Amino acid sequence: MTSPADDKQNNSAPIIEFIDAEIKRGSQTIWSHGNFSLPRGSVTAIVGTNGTGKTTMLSAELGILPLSSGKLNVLGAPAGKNNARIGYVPQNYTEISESNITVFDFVLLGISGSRWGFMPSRKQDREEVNKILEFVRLQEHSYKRIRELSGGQRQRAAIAQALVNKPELLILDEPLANLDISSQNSIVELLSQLNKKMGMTIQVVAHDLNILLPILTGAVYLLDGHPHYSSMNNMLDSQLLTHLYGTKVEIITTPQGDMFVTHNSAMEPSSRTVHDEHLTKDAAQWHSAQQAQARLEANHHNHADSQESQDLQED
Ligand SMILES: Nc1ncnc2c1ncn2[C@@H]1O[C@H](COP(=O)(O)OP(=O)(O)OP(=O)(O)O)[C@@H](O)[C@H]1O
Repeated sequence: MTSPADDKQNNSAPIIEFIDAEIKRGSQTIWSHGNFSLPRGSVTAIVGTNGTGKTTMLSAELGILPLSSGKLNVLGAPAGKNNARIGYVPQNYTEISESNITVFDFVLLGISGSRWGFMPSRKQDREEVNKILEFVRLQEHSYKRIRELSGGQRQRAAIAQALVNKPELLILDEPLANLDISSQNSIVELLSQLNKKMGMTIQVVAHDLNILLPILTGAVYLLDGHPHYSSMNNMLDSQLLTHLYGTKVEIITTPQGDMFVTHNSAMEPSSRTVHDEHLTKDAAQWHSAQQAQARLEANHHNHADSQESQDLQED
């Protein structure tokens, strides 16, 4: 039994913690120097251009891919130990999964699929599946085949499957890809309810931030071979986003206070995609060189300041 004090302490502990984390695939360093943590109850986007290692990051969090150095704790233990408390929705999952199965059985697999051997489903499990199907508004499609659903409905079925074990952390890999705006909105509304009503922490890989902006509390951005965490206010910086996406990005605020991230191709900088063309190793070196330069300049300023105060004292 944990005491209320323990619970309070656990609740304030970060849900995910990267400590000087680095990951390789084969001999290729995908990203390194990951030092950040995500608070419990947050909704975080993972952003970065293609191939920067967003899916790799999720695999590391699930303990599927080990770090090459550093540490990664998830729900207070090394990655992989607490997977039963995590709901995971992989990229294009319902496309690659068995589409002949009924929606009900597909969601039930989220429970029975994690048990050893064949077991008939239990009444409490079937009741739980019905509850979740109602929550994701698929109850009237329960006995349809997955292949008979629209893309948006399939994505909701995949989310339902990830929810049946009542996870504390829900991780989704590009759940909005290839969906029309109305289906995207219904997924975002679902995530908002899970976060606000059930206190679930959510991490979502996304290419387009706009639709998620109303619910995001922060973002992990993969830039120049390093993952960084930023609160949403700091993330919405046109210079940072232009550098991140390798194309001119602007932030627009409407008179009502709504924010939009826009891409203006007419204002494309000549350096477009320059970072995408670098190997991760080169980008990391470039980033380190920038940091070293910034440190040199800071030292120079400090030195100049102390020289100035020494001169003043001598005067
Ligand atoms: N199974 C694998 N074996 C070796 N390298 C891989 C494997 N899967 C991905 N990679 C490499 O790891 C790097 C990161 O891939 P990852 O899929 O994590 O990127 P991503 O940011 O999720 O990309 P996207 O936005 O295109 O989905 C890429 O350079 C990719 O080529």
